[in-house]
Amino acid sequence: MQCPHFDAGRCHSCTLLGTPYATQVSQKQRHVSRLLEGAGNAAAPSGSSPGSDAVRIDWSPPVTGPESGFRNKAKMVVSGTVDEPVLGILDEIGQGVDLTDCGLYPPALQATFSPLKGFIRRARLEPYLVSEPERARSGKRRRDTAGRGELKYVLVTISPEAELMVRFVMRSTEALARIRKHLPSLRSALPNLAVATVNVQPAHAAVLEGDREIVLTDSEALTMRVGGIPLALRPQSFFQTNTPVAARLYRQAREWVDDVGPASLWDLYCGVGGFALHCATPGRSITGIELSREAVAAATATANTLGLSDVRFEAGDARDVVGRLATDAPEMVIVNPPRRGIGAVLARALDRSTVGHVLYSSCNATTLAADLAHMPGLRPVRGVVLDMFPQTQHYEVLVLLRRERSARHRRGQVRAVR
Ligand SMILES: C[S@@+](CC[C@H](N)C(=O)[O-])C[C@H]1O[C@@H](n2cnc3c(N)ncnc32)[C@H](O)[C@@H]1O
Repeated sequence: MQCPHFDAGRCHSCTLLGTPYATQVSQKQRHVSRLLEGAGNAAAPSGSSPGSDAVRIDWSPPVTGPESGFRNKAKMVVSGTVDEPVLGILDEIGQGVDLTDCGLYPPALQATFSPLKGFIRRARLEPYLVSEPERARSGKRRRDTAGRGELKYVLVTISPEAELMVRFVMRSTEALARIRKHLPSLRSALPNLAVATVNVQPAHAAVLEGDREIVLTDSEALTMRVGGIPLALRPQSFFQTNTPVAARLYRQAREWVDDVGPASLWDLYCGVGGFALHCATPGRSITGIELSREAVAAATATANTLGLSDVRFEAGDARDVVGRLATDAPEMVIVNPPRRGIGAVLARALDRSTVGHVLYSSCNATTLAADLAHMPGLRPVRGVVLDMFPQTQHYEVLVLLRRERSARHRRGQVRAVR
């Protein structure tokens, strides 16, 4: 992939742009293999021969999707002026860099930016000024305009059916009436607009969005149809960045869960229910747990639409299931935490529990490896790298952990050699 912004040093997001794509993927595979199998070897008793207690994961070939045009969401910082808005990023001196032609966005997402700029002009949405670039460059003191303006970000999500969710992140509600007044013109310019909102983020800080969301359309959820399942995405909920690769992720999870065949399954950090809803089958009771009430409401609505009475979702902290794991553990657990991982407390509770299998989907192999070190009784047996983020060092990895029959024995051995 070629990128004029990368070549000119204006944007540094795609750190692997110069690396051939096949090399990127094999580097990611090597990275996770070393982290997980290396960690396993380190925990194994010294002198053990490969294939005895050393971790050997059966890796499926890496899953890849399109090398460009794969991002389903654009997070555009708004800078410039109300008559000439710039959508993109800010450089190191606070100057706007226009990224509306960024090759990570599919053409249908790129095509929204020009109509959105027109809307910003018509509704007179003054870009928020974080700092004053010229002053920073010249060193001159001038009237302090930093912190002025209203529009901070425009967030655009596109569904597989090319429907759109557009969110205007504003400093206050000052422009709300103008946005409502001009919304019909945005609908005309973007006929696939399904959800439009204003998010209020008053803090002068590098925070993407605030708690308050004002929905301007009848619909408050974008339908992200993945694997035939109409996942409902509400404004503040998480969604996997790369829809085709997310579809492969959920399908792979479903296959491995079916191979195990649990009658009871928990989906921790379930978001809008991607894993849980894909794994639903008659006779399997599934509970999804997620911090975001919005996401839980959306997941519940989808389960109801699909008539899945054995799939339920609860709002709560996944780390609070530790007590339930001791008394009422399911046969299998899926975890898909944020980059920080599940942490030592939940990992140890899973390790001590009677859960037979854990399916861990991670976007950060380093924290995955740290979590696995707290679960010596659950051995990683299968894995697959899914290249959710081409051109960057990031990737998703799905690992199936199976309870070791000789776990206590193995732990004893590890302790004995320390
Ligand atoms: C990587 S996303 C995964 C979402 C979902 N599994 C999916 O496939 O879209 C992580 C999710 O964990 C949620 N989350 C973060 N901390 C949490 C916690 N302590 N307990 C439960 N959910 C949490 C976030 O709101 C987010 O939806």
